[in-house]
Amino acid sequence: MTRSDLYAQIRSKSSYLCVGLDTDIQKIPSHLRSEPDPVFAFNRAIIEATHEYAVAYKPNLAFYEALGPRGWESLQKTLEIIPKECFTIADAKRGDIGNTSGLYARAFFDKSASGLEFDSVTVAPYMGADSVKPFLAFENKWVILLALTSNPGSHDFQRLALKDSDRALFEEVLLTSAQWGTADQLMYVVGATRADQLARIRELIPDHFLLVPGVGAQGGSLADVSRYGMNSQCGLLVNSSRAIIYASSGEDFARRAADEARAVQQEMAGYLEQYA
Ligand SMILES: O=c1ccn([C@@H]2O[C@H](COP(=O)(O)O)[C@@H](O)[C@H]2O)c(=O)[nH]1
Repeated sequence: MTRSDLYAQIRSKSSYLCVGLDTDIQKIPSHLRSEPDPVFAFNRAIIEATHEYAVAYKPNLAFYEALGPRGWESLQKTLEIIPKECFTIADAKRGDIGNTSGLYARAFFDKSASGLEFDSVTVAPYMGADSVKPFLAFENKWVILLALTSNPGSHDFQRLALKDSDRALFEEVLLTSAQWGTADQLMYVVGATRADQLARIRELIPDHFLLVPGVGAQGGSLADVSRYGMNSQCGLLVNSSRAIIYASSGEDFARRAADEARAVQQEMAGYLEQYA
C-alpha cells in the first residue's frame, strides 16, 4: 500500500486506529471454542465489527506461532478477509544477518513463497543496516522499525545517553535508519506511554508515519499522542489490542469491540480536525 492510499483511507474514515489482533486462545469467548478454527472465527467477527472504524489491523505473530501450524493457518485465513483498503501489519519484530532477513521478508511479503502478504512488518533495528535493507527491497511494502517502545524495559537501552553526544540511543536509531529508506517505506514504533518524547521525535523525523501501541490496556494517552505526534498527513497509526478485542468475554464480544473502536474513532476524528 502506498502512503497516499493510506492517507486517503485515514481521511475517508476519519480514523487512524489500528486494531491489534492479539488473539489469545485462552481468552476467546467460550461459545466460539467449538468452532473448527476458534481463532479465525474470533478474528472474523472482530474484523467485521470494527473495519468501519479502523484503517489497519496488526496481528501479533506470537499469538499465532504459539499454536504451531494451525496458528499459521488461522493467520493466513485472517489476512485473506481483512478488507483490501486496510493496512496490514505483521507484528513480528524480526531482523537478522542479511541473507536471513531476506527470507524473513519473503515470509511476510511474498505470497508465492509463504502464502502471506502483509503491507508491513515490524523489525528490530539493532543489527544495523544490512539486517533491515532486505525488507526495504520490496516495492510498496513497509518496514516498521522499533524506536522507542512502550514497555518499562525501554529505559534499559533505548533511553541511554550516547557518550560524547547529546543524543539518546533511540534518537541515533531514528536519525541513522532514516537514511536507509524513504518516508514512503519506513515507519517507526513509538509507544503511547512515551508521548513526552514525541515532540522531540517529530523534530528528528517530521514526515515518517509512527505506529503507536500502548493506548487502552497500557494506559497511554491518545490525546497526548495526537497532540505531539501528528503531522500534516496525520502520520500516526495508533494501535489498541486488548481494550478492543476483549471488551467483553461474552456472546456480545463483537458488538462491544465495535463500541470501543467507534469511541476511539470518534475521538480521533476530533484530533484530525484539530491538528492535521
Ligand atoms: O513498544 C511496543 C511494541 C509493540 N507492542 C505490541 O502492541 C500490542 C499492544 O497491545 P495492547 O493490548 O493494546 O496493550 C501488542 O501486540 C504488543 O506486543 C507494544 O505494546 N509496545
